[in-house]
Amino acid sequence: MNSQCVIIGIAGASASGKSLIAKTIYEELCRDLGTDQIGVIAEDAYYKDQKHLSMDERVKTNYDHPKALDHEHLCRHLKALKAGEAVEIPKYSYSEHTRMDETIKMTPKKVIILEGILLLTDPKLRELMDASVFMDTPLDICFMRRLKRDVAERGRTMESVMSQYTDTVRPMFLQFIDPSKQYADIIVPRGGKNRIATDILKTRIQHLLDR
Ligand SMILES: Nc1ncnc2c1ncn2[C@@H]1O[C@H](COP(=O)(O)OP(=O)(O)O)[C@@H](O)[C@H]1O
Ligand SMILES: O=c1ccn([C@@H]2O[C@H](COP(=O)(O)O)[C@@H](O)[C@H]2O)c(=O)[nH]1
Repeated sequence: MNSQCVIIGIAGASASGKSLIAKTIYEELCRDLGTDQIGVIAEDAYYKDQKHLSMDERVKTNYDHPKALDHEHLCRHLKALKAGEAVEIPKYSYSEHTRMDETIKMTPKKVIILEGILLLTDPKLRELMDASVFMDTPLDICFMRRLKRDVAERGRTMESVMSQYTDTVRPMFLQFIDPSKQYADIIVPRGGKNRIATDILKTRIQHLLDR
């Protein structure tokens, strides 16, 4: 069976507002389509399993380099969902820096919103997307938001957020993420609360569903 499944990819820097815009579109479309028909998948769920590494080693991983992610696994899941099959999405722990034992079942959907920093760097993922978005929030704003969020929600200290940002997050953004903006269909300035961009994306999704 080849079910209708529209996939929208949202990329951009860490803390640029990808999750927020994905959540807003999800909640607003649920009202029209029903909660069963739309799903959000975070690329972060597909960070490679690191249970075989010690905590000291896990902390040293460069989480902003494409090789930290298992895009093959993500591609297989997207293809299965498009083919009308359910998948078991991995659960990732930011505090443990590894995959958790449990998974979350996702049934096939009419719309999947995919969000993650490195999505547009991968041609295999781009090929599966019906439309792509890049959140073009200035990096200083992203840094301030990440600092606040990671200390409040991801079990980090201010010092660890600052050193990780300097050592890997910022350099990898410049090397991989920012250049992938060229592949986006829509570039969204300011962040996850951009109302007009949200409305344009919702309209585009409706249009793709009506094909
Ligand atoms: N336009 C905005 N104004 C204020 N805070 C925002 C805005 N967009 C996002 N945030 C906040 O910034 C943090 C990072 O946003 P998030 O959507 O999690 O980013 P990402 O998914 O890109 O890492 C969150 O705490 C979020 O609530
Ligand atoms: O174990 C981990 C895994 C990821 N990270 C950081 O997360 C961000 C991506 O998530 P966003 O929600 O887009 O911010 C990435 O920049 C990694 O540095 C981590 O610190 N530890």
